[in-house]
Amino acid sequence: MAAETLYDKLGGEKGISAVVHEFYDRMIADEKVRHYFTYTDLEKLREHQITYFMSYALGGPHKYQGNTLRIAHKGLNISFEAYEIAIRHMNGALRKYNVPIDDRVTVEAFLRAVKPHIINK
Ligand code: HEM
Repeated sequence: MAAETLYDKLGGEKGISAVVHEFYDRMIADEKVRHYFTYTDLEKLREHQITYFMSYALGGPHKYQGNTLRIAHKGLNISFEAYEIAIRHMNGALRKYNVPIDDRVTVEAFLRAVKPHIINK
């Protein structure tokens, strides 16, 4: 049997949508980072995030067609601190949906790997 991807483990499309929604709810509720999203169409962003995470980030079957991470975050000047807050909120969202620690570590490692594409652009 093929190894189960993280995509499957998180519950496929449905599970990942739930986590992404929870993640944005937490980001928007946080006064330290909500200003980054002032001019963003959140519905569109959620859609892109969901397909992004479901495609090459987590090994799912979807094809992501949005901007590259470097371009998507250009001009936002995301700080080191804001980045850490996002990691914390993603972890909280995963915990809410009972994702076990080793899978949360895998997601966090992925988020950290793309950090140079995201901060201070
Ligand atoms: C942790 C890793 C992160 C990943 C994987 C990620 C991923 C993405 C993706 C896939 C998009 C959509 C690109 C598109 O619409 O074509 C996006 C846009 C965006 N991200 Fe991130 N992001 C991350 C961290 C952050 C952080 C830390 C912030 C702010 C605190 C942030 C703020 C934004 C904003 C505001 C947009 C929308 C820009 C616009 O309206 O055009 N992101 N991100």
